[in-house]
Amino acid sequence: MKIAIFQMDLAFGSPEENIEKVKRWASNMESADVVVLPELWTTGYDLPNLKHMNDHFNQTVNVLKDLAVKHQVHIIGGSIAKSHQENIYNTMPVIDQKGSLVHEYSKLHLFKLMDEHLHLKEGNDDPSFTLDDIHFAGFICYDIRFPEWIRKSVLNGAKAVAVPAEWPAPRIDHWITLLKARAIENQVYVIACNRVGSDHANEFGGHSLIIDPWGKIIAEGSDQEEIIYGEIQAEEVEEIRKRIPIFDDRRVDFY
Ligand SMILES: O=C(O)CCC(=O)C(=O)O
Repeated sequence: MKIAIFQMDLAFGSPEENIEKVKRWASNMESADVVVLPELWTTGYDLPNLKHMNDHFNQTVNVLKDLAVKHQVHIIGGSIAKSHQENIYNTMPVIDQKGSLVHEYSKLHLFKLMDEHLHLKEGNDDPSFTLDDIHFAGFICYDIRFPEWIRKSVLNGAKAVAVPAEWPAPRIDHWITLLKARAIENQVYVIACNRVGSDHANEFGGHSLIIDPWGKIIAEGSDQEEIIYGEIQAEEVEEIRKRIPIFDDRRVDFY
């Protein structure tokens, strides 16, 4: 499965501009089976204005559905603000190459350091979905600091973990270390898309990553805009799990 990570800079509070960029990049990319976008890629962290964007999620998902069909690609659509019953969620849509919305996951852990709890509601979704027979789990940014949440989805069968993010540059070493650890401890692929550029409060660090189940970095972004390509093979997960059988060796009577 060929992956293309769109490591974009985002125009703050300007969905039209960001959507146009995604359309442009999709037209220019090399062939891929799956495109991965960053967290809140249509708006950036323009959190106070999200409440005025009622149908924004559905409208943007419709654009992604058209793109998926046009380019015959699955899209792990980063995340997009979604209004639902007086609340706003930070929600990842997954669209398959036939243009169907096959999954939604709203960020479970809100990041107080960036005021998410003041504007957003935490989700309560199952992170699992399947693309081309590969069992994925999707998490959003701060979620990766909660290894037990990721382990739970791996115990439920996930072989690859997708992580859209807006991770600030000053903690980029945490980003790389945590993602490598999640790959090694769970023996899964990690596919992580971080934005670049800055807004009034933060500079974002890029370094999007594709990491194999042994913890080896297959592809890594710089701190500039680019598409990062890499390939994952589900059989590799079983291979690594045979070599060091941590899932057989767990002491479930103790933890
Ligand atoms: O955990 C971190 O250091 C960054 C998290 C973050 O930026 C986010 O969840 O949006």
